[in-house]
Amino acid sequence: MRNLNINGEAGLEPYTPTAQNSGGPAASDGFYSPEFRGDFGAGLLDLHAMDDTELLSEHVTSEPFEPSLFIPGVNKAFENDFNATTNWQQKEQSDADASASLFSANEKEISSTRENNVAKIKVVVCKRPLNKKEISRKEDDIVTVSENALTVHEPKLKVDLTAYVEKHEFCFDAVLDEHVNNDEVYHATVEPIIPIIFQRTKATCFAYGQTGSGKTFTMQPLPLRAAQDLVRFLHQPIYHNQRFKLWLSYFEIYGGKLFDLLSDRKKLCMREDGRQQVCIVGLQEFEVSDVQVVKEYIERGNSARSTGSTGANEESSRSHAILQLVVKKHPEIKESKRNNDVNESKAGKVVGKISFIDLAGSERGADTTDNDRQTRIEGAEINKSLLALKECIRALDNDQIHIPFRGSKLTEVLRDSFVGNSRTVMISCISPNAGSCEHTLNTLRYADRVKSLSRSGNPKKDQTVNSLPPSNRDVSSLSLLATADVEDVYERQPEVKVVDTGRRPVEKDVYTFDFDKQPSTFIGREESGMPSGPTDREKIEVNNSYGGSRSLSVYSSNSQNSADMEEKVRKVSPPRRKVTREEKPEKMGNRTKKDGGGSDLSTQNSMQSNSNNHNSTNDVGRRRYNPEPPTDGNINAILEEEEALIAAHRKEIEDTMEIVREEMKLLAEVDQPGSLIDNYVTQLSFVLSRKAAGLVSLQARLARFQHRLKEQEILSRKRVPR
Ligand SMILES: Nc1ncnc2c1ncn2[C@@H]1O[C@H](COP(=O)(O)OP(=O)(O)OP(=O)(O)O)[C@@H](O)[C@H]1O
Repeated sequence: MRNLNINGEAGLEPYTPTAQNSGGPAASDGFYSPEFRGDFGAGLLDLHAMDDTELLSEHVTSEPFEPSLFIPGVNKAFENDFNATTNWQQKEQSDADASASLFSANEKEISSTRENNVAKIKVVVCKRPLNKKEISRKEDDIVTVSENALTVHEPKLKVDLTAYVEKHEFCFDAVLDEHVNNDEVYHATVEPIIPIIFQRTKATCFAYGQTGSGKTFTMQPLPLRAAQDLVRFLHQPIYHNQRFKLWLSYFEIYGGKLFDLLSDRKKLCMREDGRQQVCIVGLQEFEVSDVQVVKEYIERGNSARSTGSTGANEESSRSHAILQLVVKKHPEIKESKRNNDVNESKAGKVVGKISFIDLAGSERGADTTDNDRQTRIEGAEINKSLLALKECIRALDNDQIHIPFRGSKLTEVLRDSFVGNSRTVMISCISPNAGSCEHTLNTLRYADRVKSLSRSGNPKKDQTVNSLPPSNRDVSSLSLLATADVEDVYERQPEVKVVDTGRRPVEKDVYTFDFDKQPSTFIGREESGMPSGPTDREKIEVNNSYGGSRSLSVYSSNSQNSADMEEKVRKVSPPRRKVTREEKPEKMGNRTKKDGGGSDLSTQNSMQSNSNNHNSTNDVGRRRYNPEPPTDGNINAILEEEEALIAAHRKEIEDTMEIVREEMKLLAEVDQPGSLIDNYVTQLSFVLSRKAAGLVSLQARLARFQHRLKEQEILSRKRVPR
């Protein structure tokens, strides 16, 4: 790792740091058995030993583990995952027991409710702990997590060089702090989706974030967990009798090209068939009927991945790695006719699938300044695909007929995850150190944007579904498929339209806050035109690195001046439930099993209502979709313009800061005895003209971009009438 403190901000921080929030006393490194290290040591997408990026050991406190409300019984098996004495054989036995109880439940009662309750887009933020290097540099942990909200305490300097902290607050579907274990991540992200894979859902789970923020680490255990649950479902007679099978493939997109990670990095071609279905020619799929086999394939694929070094991660993923688990229904064929896996795979009809994407690092600064040309080119390619992905998610959640998946190879490959009955889970990984503040804010803004587009993020919907009796929540959603052939069921899928209660409120509260003089004072609020969410007064628990847990009160009363610290707090939704699990760090990238204060995130999140209207609309769109829409050619241009606009905005802010500095200097000079007022007037006039010119140019750029977006939207509507 060359430079974690990319922005060099830490050195400028005169504010008072406090003890690092490292989670308690160190635990013994030898806590885990060799078997355990073996199981997960070279796990999914992991990047060798932690060397200087290794994180400090943390204390593990023993708390009772709360089983998921979503799959009762299953968690017993999960608990065993992290038991040092557990081996896979034992676990499979317990899995079998768990599934027995799982399917004896009252399945028919809930049926399609489950599908509708799983949010179409879900955004979960994962904060990693400070690593050794950051701690040795005495960098502050500037991210505090409270329930499903988090605050970034950005250290800043005023133009007169006074230090202050700008606070940025965000709310997401879930925010998982550094103490959260793998199970919690799984419960909060993928678990709710698993049953609806059997109802023709194409799901995508991806991790997004700055290089070194923990994407690989976070994504690593998820496919294995998912496979475990899928296999469990498949063992049920209802699916077994219909010859449902699970298939696994694993490939990467590197430099715009596809490589099979399970077939000696064979180069792959992407083709579209007559129905605009994307197929990856030559991609090897393997039938997997037990988790041990899944684990082996994953490890094999990991070792074939492209990694490189970035400014912030020596072992950085320079490719997007995509692991797909596909459930297929197979026609009856005689054993003797089975030539090989590939043929059998082709014979099966896809029922549903889940794709896990470990995206390459999203960092821009380090890649463009610190690294060689190749790394910079990779960075540009990566950014392009990330932008395209964002555009697709935006279109998907707006029910747009035209999904701009041609914006990049990544989105093209994932085309079928953007149409029809799709679900997306975005895991935003953030680094907690002050030096990563800018990147952390970028990641959170991206995530916030994705989330704010999501109507499924409406808290009202959560409440509605949360009122379901627990018994119903616990039952698996299999009944639709229980008695019918899967194809029949597809035809009969009910279309449920949930009334859209409007976008989530986005407000900006601007108030001053002094950690030592509470309460803080509200000094203004900007409404962004969306319905308001937070109430007049809110209390937010802040566990900060500046002195522990604080209650932060926000008054929507008159403004008052206050101390040096200013905050701008962005509120998107009120906090819901807290998930905090103690974690024992593990060398090879797995969060440890720990029990905590009773989170039911999976249930909570699966409680979010959704509109099936999406599905029908998008299906129609897909049927009528023009394979060569003119706007596809423009998508790159739009993405570039968007980037340019954001860059211009940043530049404008920097210029303004510079100008303000000059103004302050002018004021200081003019205040001196004997100063020349003529000089002052001339210089001020010059400075103000620059200021005005900067603003006008930014406004013009903004107007152009707004126009482009509108144009694009109108075109796509015209092309495919709803
Ligand atoms: N929650 C966590 N707990 C403990 N260690 C973590 C955590 N998250 C990340 N790490 C460690 O931080 C380092 C960087 O993580 P990782 O490689 O997952 O980052 P990344 O976001 O995938 O980076 P890149 O985009 O460059 O591939 C690794 O050594 C990893 O083990």
